[in-house]
Amino acid sequence: MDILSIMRASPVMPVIVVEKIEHAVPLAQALVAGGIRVLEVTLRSAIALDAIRAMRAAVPDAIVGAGTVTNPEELQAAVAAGAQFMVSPGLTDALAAAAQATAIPLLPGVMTPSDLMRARDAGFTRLKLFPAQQAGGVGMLKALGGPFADIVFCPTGGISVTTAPEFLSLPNVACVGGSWLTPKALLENGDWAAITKLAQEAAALRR
Ligand SMILES: O=C(O)C(=O)C[C@H](O)[C@H](O)COP(=O)(O)O
Repeated sequence: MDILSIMRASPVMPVIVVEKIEHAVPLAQALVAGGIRVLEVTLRSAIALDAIRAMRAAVPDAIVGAGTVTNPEELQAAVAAGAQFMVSPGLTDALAAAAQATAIPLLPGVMTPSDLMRARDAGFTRLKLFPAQQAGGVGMLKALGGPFADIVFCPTGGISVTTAPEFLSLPNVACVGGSWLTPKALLENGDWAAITKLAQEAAALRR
């Protein structure tokens, strides 16, 4: 799947931190049951790669990606674990080259016009705006839409179910990212039904 199709699959891309391997499969099942199929599992925990492997094996309806991919070593490890796409908070020359050497798409992060121009020069026109709220939020995306009308964004960082609709109404936004679908307390309590509810609410947001 190309990165734009992945971005358009759901209005919200959940940014997931899995600390315990036994949470991986029930969490993915809960999100998919709520209508959210695209899952970004960040490489911020020790078991993240195992979580990606487990979700890929047990939840075929999910599209499982790796997040917080910041260098070629992490990118290669994520590909080996079966990640179907990758997300980075930023972009370096080394990461761009590593991504171009694989068939797995990368959604790189940018925060400024110069970041964006460098990413576009490297061949990336589908970008994560990170941290979105702190970078200027909806106003920033409207401003970037003038000179950079060819760029499609997934703003991430500081977005909630309440603020997501305003982002999603912008023509240069395909989806938003956020961690609010997978609160740590719900994972700890194994409250998968509550996570399915959050997913349903997110899946119903209009674009
Ligand atoms: O880990 C990464 O690669 C990131 O880019 C960070 C995440 O995108 C944000 O942590 C999500 O932001 P919140 O929804 O405000 O929690």
